[in-house]
Amino acid sequence: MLAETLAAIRPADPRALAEARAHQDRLTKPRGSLGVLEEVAIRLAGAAGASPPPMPEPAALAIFAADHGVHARGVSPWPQEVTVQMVANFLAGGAVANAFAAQAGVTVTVVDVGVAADLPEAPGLVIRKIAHGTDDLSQGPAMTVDQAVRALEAGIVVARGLIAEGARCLITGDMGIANTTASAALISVFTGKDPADVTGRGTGIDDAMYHGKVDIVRESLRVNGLVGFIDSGSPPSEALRALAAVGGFEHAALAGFILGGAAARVPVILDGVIAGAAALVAAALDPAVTDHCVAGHRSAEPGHAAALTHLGLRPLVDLELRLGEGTGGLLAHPMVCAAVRVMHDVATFDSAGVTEKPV
Ligand SMILES: O=C(O)c1ccc[n+]([C@@H]2O[C@H](COP(=O)([O-])O)[C@@H](O)[C@H]2O)c1
Ligand SMILES: Cc1cc2nc[nH]c2cc1C
Repeated sequence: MLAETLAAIRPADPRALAEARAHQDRLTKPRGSLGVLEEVAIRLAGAAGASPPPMPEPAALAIFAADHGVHARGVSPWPQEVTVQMVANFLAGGAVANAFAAQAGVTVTVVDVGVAADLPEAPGLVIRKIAHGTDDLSQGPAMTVDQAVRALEAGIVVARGLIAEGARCLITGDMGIANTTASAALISVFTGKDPADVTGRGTGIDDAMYHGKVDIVRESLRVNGLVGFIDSGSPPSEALRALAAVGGFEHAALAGFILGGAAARVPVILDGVIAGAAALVAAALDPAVTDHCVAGHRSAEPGHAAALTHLGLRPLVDLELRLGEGTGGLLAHPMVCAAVRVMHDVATFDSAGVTEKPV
């Protein structure tokens, strides 16, 4: 399924890009006056292979939840049980992601890809558990390559299912206590940046815990033979090995979710640092995937900016958020819709009889 998904991904269509650019310039506004929103609309046209691109709604948020063996090393101030407790909160509609999703008119699906506890079946919950949490990435591989591929495929299945139900935009979400440690390790591996430059304070840690966290990220790269950098030019097997070594099940599933959206030409709005790390994995498997992604926001985690720079993506929202769950992606969704709606609704100089500025 992974190979088939990768084979279906196409880069941005140059003709749709050119048409969208020309159309933007015919609309009744000074050229370029919608700034980055013009780029977003053009980007979605390239991704869809059509100008104007289809409206990116309805949108669906998928929150991939999993636990992390590295939690035992004291990298997060929160107990691991908060992962399963927050899954229950999402299903009950009580989390920030639920409030933002309600505001934006977005559906919420929660996917258990590796929570350490067993969850009862519930409406809105998809159970695709690979294992009860990963192994400790600072002692050896967090998961096997086979598990990484199964988690990737779980993400592809969720993307396909949401699209089959009518979603025309996917939004990434995550929940996993300690997952900013795995994110930092992945970002270090895929950008070549030093662990000290891409490790952040996650949910909020003091200086002592922070220094320990940087050391653990560094150790994870050494123990797993990942010092040196994995680029989109490297073979996919290298990217999968790195993902399995230092990733989480939610990172793997998110990479699959992003690939699944791209393969169906449905745009994917990326949330924060966990999504950024997953997008690096997806881009190492197929660089064309980034043409189908919009960076919803820039998180306060330093690794997120590094990931976005490496991917060549510009974040739409920059509000020092560091929550995850998909919250930054949800805030960006109405902006992406507005950018595309301009392409559908706004009159041209010709049709409205407005005088164009002489060139
Ligand atoms: O999205 C982000 O950029 C982000 C930044 C910091 C923390 N988080 C969330 O906080 C949790 C991980 O934080 P930590 O400190 O336990 O590694 C996890 O559930 C993430 O969704 C998310
Ligand atoms: C309460 C809480 C909510 C979260 N949502 C995403 N990560 C989280 C981490 C904590 C600790």
